[in-house]
Amino acid sequence: MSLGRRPVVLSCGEPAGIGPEIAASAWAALKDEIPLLWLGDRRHLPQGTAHEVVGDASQAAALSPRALPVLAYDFGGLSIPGQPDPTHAQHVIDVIAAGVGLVRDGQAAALCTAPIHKKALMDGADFAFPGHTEYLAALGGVTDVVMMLASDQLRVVPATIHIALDQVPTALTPEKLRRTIEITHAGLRDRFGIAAPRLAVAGLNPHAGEGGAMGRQECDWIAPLLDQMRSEGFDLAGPLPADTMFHAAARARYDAAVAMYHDQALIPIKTLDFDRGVNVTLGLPFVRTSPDHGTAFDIAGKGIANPTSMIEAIKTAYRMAQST
Ligand SMILES: NC(=O)c1ccc[n+]([C@@H]2O[C@H](COP(=O)([O-])OP(=O)(O)OC[C@H]3O[C@@H](n4cnc5c(N)ncnc54)[C@H](O)[C@@H]3O)[C@@H](O)[C@H]2O)c1
Ligand SMILES: N[C@H](C(=O)O)[C@H](O)COP(=O)(O)O
Repeated sequence: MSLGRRPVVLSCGEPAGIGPEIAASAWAALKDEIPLLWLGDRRHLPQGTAHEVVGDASQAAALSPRALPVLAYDFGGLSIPGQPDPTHAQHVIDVIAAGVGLVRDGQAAALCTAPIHKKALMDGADFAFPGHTEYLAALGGVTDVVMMLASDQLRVVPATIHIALDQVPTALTPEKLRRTIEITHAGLRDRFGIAAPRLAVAGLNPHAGEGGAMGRQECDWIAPLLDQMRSEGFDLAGPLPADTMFHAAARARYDAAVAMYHDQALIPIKTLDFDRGVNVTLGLPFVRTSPDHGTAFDIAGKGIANPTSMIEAIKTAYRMAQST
């Protein structure tokens, strides 16, 4: 089968969240454009969703214009919006692994994951990972991956991801920052078609340390590392004060911003472009994207969830898969 006819696999995510409804809406928006294959318990789709169960991924492309193709899993019961069921947790995890399997063995083009509720998976199934990103790295057999959130207005990458703030200064090492920059640079070049990526790197401390007056990491090793990497040919600005590197004129000077921790990176993009942001994992041996929002328990099941980020995530996954 040509790559163009292989589907993008959609993992169901947390059934008590908005994942199933935004998958159904995304299918309605994209059915004539991109073949999809939804993995999950069909009882968790919104009532009235046009869908058909398929036996394998090869049936998805022909069916997709008429109905959402479903590779069916039995989670054991219905789902109540906003109330994650602990007995569903292991199924949610298994569906993600199954989606990875389909992409890795060539039956699907890419994986787009609907949001999971991390704590529900930890409580219900002892999930050992703080997010998809780390789980997918383990499934992909790689140690270093990068979580990029991307939209037309901004791309951001946190060097440390799902860890408590008080662990950041210890987890943030020259090796980690170097690998983050290297993977981001390669991802922009190979997956986003940017021949000579320009990166802006934030400092860790207020005012990027203010010459050592407000923290020493910038003088002690971040600036020397960036100097070294510039001498190796990377186009890097920084370390920059994080508070002034996200306004419009500053954003025009780089292709991606490398931040030091989760919220330093994600607050600007979710503020600027919550509806259209896409989460992309770089450094995996397969393509994976996701919407930039979470399970939204407060609105689940009400039919008001905005599917735009999911639609953008599917389009991005499909486009990235064509470029490999
Ligand atoms: N890719 C993922 O798996 C992913 C991403 C982000 C958050 N999460 C998880 O989701 C859970 C809830 O996180 P949160 O409450 O911080 O963020 P959230 O994105 O779920 O919700 C934040 C606010 O935005 C609203 N919102 C979110 N998506 C929306 C949409 N498509 N349309 C309209 N409104 C929307 C919600 O109703 C809520 O008011 C957490 O467990 C978190 O870890 C998962
Ligand atoms: N850190 C992401 C965010 O806040 O949007 C989100 O939790 C998703 O992470 P994973 O893709 O690793 O689940």
